[in-house]
Amino acid sequence: MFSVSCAPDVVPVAVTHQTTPALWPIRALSRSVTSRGGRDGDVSRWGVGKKKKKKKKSRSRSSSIIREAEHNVEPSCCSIRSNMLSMSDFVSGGSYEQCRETADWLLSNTQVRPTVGIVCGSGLGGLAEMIKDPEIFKYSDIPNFPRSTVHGHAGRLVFGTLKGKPCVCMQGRFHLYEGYPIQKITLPMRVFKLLGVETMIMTNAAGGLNQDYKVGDVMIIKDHINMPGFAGVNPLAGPNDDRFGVRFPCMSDAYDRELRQLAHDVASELGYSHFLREGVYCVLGGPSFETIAECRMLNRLGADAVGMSTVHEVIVARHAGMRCFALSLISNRAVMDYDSQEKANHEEVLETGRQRAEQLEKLVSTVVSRLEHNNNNF
Ligand SMILES: O=P(O)(O)O[C@H]1O[C@H](CO)[C@@H](O)[C@H]1O
Ligand SMILES: Nc1nc2[nH]cnc2c(=O)[nH]1
Repeated sequence: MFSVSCAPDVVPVAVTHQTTPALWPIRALSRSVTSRGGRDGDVSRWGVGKKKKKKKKSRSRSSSIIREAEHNVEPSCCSIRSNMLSMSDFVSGGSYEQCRETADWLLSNTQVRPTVGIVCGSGLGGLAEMIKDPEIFKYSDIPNFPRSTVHGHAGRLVFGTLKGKPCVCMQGRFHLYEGYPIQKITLPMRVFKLLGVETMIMTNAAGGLNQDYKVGDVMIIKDHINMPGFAGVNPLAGPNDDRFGVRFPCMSDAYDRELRQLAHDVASELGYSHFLREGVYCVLGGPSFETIAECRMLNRLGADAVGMSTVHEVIVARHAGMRCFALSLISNRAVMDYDSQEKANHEEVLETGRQRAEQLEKLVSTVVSRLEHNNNNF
């Protein structure tokens, strides 16, 4: 049977790899200072006093915050005033100009002209290793790209061919809980569109809410519940740029019906049907896992699996007219029983990914190979 116990060689989560949301404003502040020429930059827009004496005091305070942030240490000051950042610091990312700049930079650094985009979920980065003649870019080297801060997300963009199909693969994605603005999280989708990508394939690790699901099952996402969206947290909020898509995009066809059928056919041929499911994915903000009451509620609302990603990417990709296909690996069972001793944890999530990786990679790569075959139909 499928076992999810942690292997002895599981690497513990490195605390320094993680950026707490609390630290994000400090990093943004650090970037603001750098982009304005460091200590001599114009700090008036952070709301500090205009008088020279006060300015000096604020500057040195800011510098000390930055120094501490750069060393990944909690700042000694207890609060960072929100008025130290402008609105543009919070909503920046995903503008046409930024995406164009990033796409042009990539196009001038690779010969690959991808038509397929892939996003690897937690612990599922092995998919990128299947890419032939890879050309790899670290996120930190790509203009306007955020950085991966989550263990199990390598933070590399891989160009090459998968089963002869030119593709670009995100080996690591961005999540709301990392502290990035939602437009920044989804910036790669718009960049992919500008690169020429037509089909997006997303994978993720998710908790199984459906009581029939087992750890190790793979769920084709047929629909989603955008829980943050209910509170207005939507990557398309803000001015609409018609160059990407319409103001009110339809989401009832978010997950391409033909690609879902193709995946069922491929899974059947590969003998994977016994662990293939199809269901509804619910996104939450994270990073805390769900309480028992929350899991029960989500299950009653019609969600089969719960996670912290994918939906924002799908919304932006659909807005830009790309077809979407998404898979959830059920990495753990959502706890619904107050007597249960089970506890969701990220190591279990990564371990399940390791155990199902080979089959998931085979499923995705075969679907990609058939895209070519079915190209005329799409
Ligand atoms: O959705 P992906 O990126 O696969 O990651 C999932 O796994 C992490 C929790 O273990 C969360 O980030 C959740 O969203
Ligand atoms: N929110 C959430 N995300 C996950 N990612 C992997 N497992 C889970 C889970 O149980 N809950």
